[in-house]
Amino acid sequence: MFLKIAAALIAAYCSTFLYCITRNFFTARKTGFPSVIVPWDQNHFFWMVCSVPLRPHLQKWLPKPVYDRIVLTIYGWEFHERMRPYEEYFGPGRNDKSFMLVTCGKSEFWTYDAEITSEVLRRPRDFQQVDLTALFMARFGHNVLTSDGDRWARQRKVIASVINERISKAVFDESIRQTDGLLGEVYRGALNPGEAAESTHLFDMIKKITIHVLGGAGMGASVPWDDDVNVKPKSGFKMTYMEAVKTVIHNVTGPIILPQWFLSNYPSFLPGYQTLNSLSYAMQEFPTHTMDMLDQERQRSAASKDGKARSNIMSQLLQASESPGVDEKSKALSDEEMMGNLFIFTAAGFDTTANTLSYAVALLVRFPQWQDWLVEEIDSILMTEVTNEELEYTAIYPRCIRIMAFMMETLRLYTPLVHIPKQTRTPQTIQTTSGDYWLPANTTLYLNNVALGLDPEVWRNLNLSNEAEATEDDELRFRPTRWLNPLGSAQPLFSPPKGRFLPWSAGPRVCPGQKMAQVEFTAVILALLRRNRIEAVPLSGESTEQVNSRLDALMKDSISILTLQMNGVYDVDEDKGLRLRMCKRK
Ligand code: HEM
Repeated sequence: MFLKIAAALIAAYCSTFLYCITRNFFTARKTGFPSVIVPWDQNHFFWMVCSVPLRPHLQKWLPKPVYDRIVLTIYGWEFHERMRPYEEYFGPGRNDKSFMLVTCGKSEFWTYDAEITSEVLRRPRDFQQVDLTALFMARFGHNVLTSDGDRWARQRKVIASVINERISKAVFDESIRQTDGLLGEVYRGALNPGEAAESTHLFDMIKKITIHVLGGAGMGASVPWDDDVNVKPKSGFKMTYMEAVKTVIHNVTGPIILPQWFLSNYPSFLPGYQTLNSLSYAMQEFPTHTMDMLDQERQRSAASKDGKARSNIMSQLLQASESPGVDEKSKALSDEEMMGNLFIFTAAGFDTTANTLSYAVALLVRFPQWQDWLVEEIDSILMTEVTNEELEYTAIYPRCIRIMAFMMETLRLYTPLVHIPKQTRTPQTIQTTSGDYWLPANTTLYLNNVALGLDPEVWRNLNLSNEAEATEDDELRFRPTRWLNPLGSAQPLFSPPKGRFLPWSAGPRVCPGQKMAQVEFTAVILALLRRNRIEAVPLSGESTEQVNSRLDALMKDSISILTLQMNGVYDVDEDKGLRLRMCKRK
């Protein structure tokens, strides 16, 4: 009897899979796009949690044709597989840039077709945020990233008015100040003053710069570099504001979805207790700290003679959402939205910017010739002997063209968000020059940022200074000069055609922090290279070629958690990780 019931349950379970894959197969045929069949449920909770760490093992154990299909259901496959699925599954000469993934789970659509990406991003009401975004990112309240429709439009109006040039200047100044702090800490580790210094913690320090910049320019809570070890929590608190932020952000991709009662009561003898216990305090204290800071900001602005808000995101947000206006109701943010948005600025701006800077540093040491190229520009801009503190944003930032080319090239090959996910709630039609396509309701769309960055139609041999350098795989090379238009062009930097380069997304929901990230990147690279060189320390007996292979392997061994990041560079023991050397160049 028991066996019969078990067999019936298994049969019922399998027939659901069979039903889903058959339904998805016929729906995919109606869309007009080619399809790839993978008889697997990519949305199964267990698979979503385990598949990413298991990926290298599955690659080793499974027969290649099986792995090649199943990998398409593993989060972040785009970075590892690059163009392979597009080249392999649709036959030579087809040039298909989109496909339906037919699985036993939800209907999925993947694309790097520029006409489709720009159409999808142009219509945020038809192609909405995926449910998972709210699950992880709305923990402290709904915000601009997790909302759709009118609620999103209202919040976006406030956010757009807040991130302005005053914020950019504050970001520039804070980034220079924090990078000086980093240099001070690195050189304090030198055996003799003025000599080269080595560290395996440079990447952690970069993260620290990013979080401190968000604290200073974002929340008006400027923290001197060394203060995180000196400052104690306020009375009644277990953590400082910065500690609470760091803890929450560190857990934003996983345990943050656990309910507070579970975090508070997690038994101390079980593994993971330390992490969950400090997350529990951080989850309680982050909103209280933020409310305190908001109150202080309100008092400051009430006391200020000219009524002007200070130059940080919190004060600007407060002013924009609370200033009386004709249209007050539609303009104001609720308290919940204010908290949610203050959180999302940190969550969205931290990992993305920190990882972009970390790849940039790895690329600087992998390709010293590009370091020389950047230094040439920096020296030509900063000819006079001013201190880093005196560097002036408005005079310097617009002239850092090579640094911006360097950032764009870093983002082209190591985009923090490997895809932009959207979903349809009702059936949608997409019109393109090659015909109309139809997508059913409840389809998840993935706009493939990795494939967009490697599309040979756009990037191969772009802006070569010497035609003889042309190669058949130029798009795979790190070559920042591809971003520099020929001398005499109207714009110094290449502007990619619509829908073809989306590290910051595009359309009405384009990242509002783009300029902030660009300014921070520029200031950090400027302050780092102005008087210093960075290089990788060879292991004993290692040749330059071997060091380069090690660096290539490190960047290849990336993993997409919240955003794309190199494995084994953060929080490493002193004898592990990537040892870097800084030396004074003047
Ligand atoms: C290199 C750095 C960054 C990259 C690559 C990046 C990328 C992106 C992308 C792709 C989106 C769209 C996500 C989606 O539609 O699901 C986005 C949205 C957003 N980003 Fe960024 N971002 C960066 C830095 C920042 C910074 C510094 C901030 C603010 C401090 C920020 C705040 C936001 C916000 C609030 C949204 C939601 C916008 C909306 O939905 O209307 N980002 N970002």
